[in-house]
Amino acid sequence: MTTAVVIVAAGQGLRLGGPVPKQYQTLGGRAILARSVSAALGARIDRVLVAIDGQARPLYDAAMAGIGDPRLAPPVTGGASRAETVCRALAALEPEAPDVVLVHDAARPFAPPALFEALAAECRPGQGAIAAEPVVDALWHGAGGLADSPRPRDGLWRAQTPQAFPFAELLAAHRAQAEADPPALDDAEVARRAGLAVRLVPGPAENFKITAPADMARAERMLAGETAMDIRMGHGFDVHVFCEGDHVTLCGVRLPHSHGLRGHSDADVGLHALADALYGALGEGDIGTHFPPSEPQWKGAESHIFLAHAGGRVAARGGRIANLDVTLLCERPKIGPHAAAMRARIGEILGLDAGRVSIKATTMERMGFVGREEGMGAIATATVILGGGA
Ligand SMILES: Nc1ccn([C@@H]2O[C@H](COP(=O)(O)OP(=O)(O)OP(=O)(O)O)[C@@H](O)[C@H]2O)c(=O)n1
Ligand SMILES: C[C@](O)(CO)[C@H](O)COP(=O)(O)O
Repeated sequence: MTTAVVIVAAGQGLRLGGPVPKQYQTLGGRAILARSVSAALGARIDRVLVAIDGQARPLYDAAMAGIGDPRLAPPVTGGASRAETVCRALAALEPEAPDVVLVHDAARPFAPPALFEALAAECRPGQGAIAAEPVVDALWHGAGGLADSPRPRDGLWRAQTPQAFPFAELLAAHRAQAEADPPALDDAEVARRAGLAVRLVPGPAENFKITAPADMARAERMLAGETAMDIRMGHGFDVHVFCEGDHVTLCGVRLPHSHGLRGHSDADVGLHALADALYGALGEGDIGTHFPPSEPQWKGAESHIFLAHAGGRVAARGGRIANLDVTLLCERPKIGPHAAAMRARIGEILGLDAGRVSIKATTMERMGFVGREEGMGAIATATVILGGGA
């Protein structure tokens, strides 16, 4: 199956305003049109063709300067309405006659490449598919700035692009409706008028159309969030040796046991590994860096102090913890019955939803120091988000 994408970019962008039409304005340092074209080229597509206003050729050339993909065809000139622009672009593709064509607004720079592929896969003779969002708000008809009467929203969808169709059928439909007045708003309307079925495929909210100044501001915020968000991973590992005693403290929970765990503090291997994972994510050393074993005041200390300190460092860096994952290594005691209490306790220490904490355990199949019950260990990972509105 061969697939082409038509990107309609012949509009004037009057509602947005600005010195040049919106598709040539920059978002995060790149022309909106370049972003839309790159989204299409990111998909498994054979050809991408952009329809522009003939007067805008220098703006087009400047916007496409960094894109050297051979699948990008020279641009064609669009028309006075969106429908006319699509029709002209389809006519230009007629010699190579792809099986499927997707029409996409230049003004939607955040369409995921996978969406192009998902829509193309829904096309078959007599059927196309469009990206769309179900309407979730109450709908009102208004007049003179006053709400007049509510409208049912059941079954209503807001159309996005891309919109995908069997190429020959969409071209024939557009040609048959070339004189339609008013012209169709989108290709789904053209296709439905011609009797094609149109599947509705959910598109993401981020795939919004830049129409008014508020949309431009929203797009800038989205890009700022993406570039500034700093996602960190850290891991921690700890072991302690068993000694005489009648309990162990694991992940902040005291469990009766035939032995205790020896350590400078309360020897909670789970919390130690977790604290080290958090320090690791921040690049701030480990527990020993912050609580040196040489300092007597930490002797016998309860380990929630260490974990709370590590959590405090995340907050001090303006970050937040996305999730924590601990695996305890021991033959005994059984951890499963206590995992929920451990998750709750860690959540309490860090002010974190227990749903972001995972506790697992494994034996070592009687091998090694854990298998011989000489001691136990813990491995932990932490994901921390710094910046990007963390
Ligand atoms: N004659 C036209 C009109 C619109 N479009 C394209 O269709 C898409 C969606 O249209 P819209 O958001 O309405 O863009 P404009 O027509 O440029 O905006 P405005 O109505 O504010 O002038 C845009 O990528 C636009 O460039 C087009 O190719 N040819
Ligand atoms: C095709 C479209 O993007 C679907 O939502 C939309 O109809 C185009 O915008 P316009 O303002 O109607 O030109």
